[in-house]
Amino acid sequence: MSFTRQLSEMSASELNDAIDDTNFPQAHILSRGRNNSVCSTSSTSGTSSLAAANDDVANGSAATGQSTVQATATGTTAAGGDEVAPSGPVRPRLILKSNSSIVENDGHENCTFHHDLELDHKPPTREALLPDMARSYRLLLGGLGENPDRQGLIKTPERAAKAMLYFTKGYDQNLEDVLNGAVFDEDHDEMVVVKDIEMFSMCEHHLVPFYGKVSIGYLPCNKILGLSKLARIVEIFSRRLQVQERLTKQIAVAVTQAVQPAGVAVVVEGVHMCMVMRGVQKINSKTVTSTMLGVFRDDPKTREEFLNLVNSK
Ligand SMILES: Nc1nc2c(ncn2[C@@H]2O[C@H](COP(=O)(O)OP(=O)(O)OP(=O)(O)O)[C@@H](O)[C@H]2O)c(=O)[nH]1
Ligand SMILES: [Zn+2]
Repeated sequence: MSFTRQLSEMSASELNDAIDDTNFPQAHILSRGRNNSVCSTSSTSGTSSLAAANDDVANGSAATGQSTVQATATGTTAAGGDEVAPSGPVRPRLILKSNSSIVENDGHENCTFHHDLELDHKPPTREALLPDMARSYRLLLGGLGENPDRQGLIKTPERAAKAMLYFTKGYDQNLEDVLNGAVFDEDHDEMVVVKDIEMFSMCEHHLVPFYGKVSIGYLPCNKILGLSKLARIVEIFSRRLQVQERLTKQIAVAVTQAVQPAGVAVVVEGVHMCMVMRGVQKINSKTVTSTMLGVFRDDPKTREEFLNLVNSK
């Protein structure tokens, strides 16, 4: 079972619990400390990599089905492995600890879609859902009073089913596959920001699109992520039935999972077609959601620097 499945299953409030700032040791809150801050390189049990975190799950070393975020602050490790006193303040590293029970291997361990939705039937792939989906769209056309057999509509049920499959293709993806090993050791502790990543998602309440842009920042702790992977993480979670709040948090938690940085910031700006084309019909309204973890949450200067970068043209 992948950690990504747990993230995508979590409701917004469960994600809130997972990233509750009570999991961060307040005593270690830092100002930016750019020049003399030291990231932990020691390998205490709390500083597991993505693979190690997943191993924890595979080994069943934890059992509650909840994921928590922890920050650890440890000294640097010399080449020989001995702990040495850090020369400056230690920036706490954000660690996600995966606490999940194991599900039995039923042959569908790679089928994120099945796991996400707890389907009764277990299609080998999501494409196997196409005939049922097409039949549903055909019924829908009939329900609208249309003639599904008229020339223009004959292939519409199948086209619509394929389109919906595409809009929700994130169910087929998981973090580990998408990262594809593109996590690099790098002695870099400056802020990394990728902003204005286009996002298209589907409102889970009305099954109509919401779209907008996502900006992600993180403060590395000796590990950096291939830049395109931030945009790919956005795709994993936006290409599902979503609410914007959960999407925002899932992205932040996934970046934490990937590189255990000192902090992660995510801002999502979305236009919800359910508020534009129907309902209150507010065509100019935008919804802005943010998740700030670690130093972005605790240090106003770091947060401000991120927001300035995001808001600059
Ligand atoms: N918090 C949140 N709400 C959303 C999102 N997408 C859609 N919604 C809201 O989901 C709510 C559903 O409310 P309901 O009263 O059950 O449905 P409704 O009658 O269609 O609501 P109206 O849109 O007000 O007409 C609406 O307020 C939507 O605006 C989202 O991403 N986050
Ligand atoms: Zn909606």
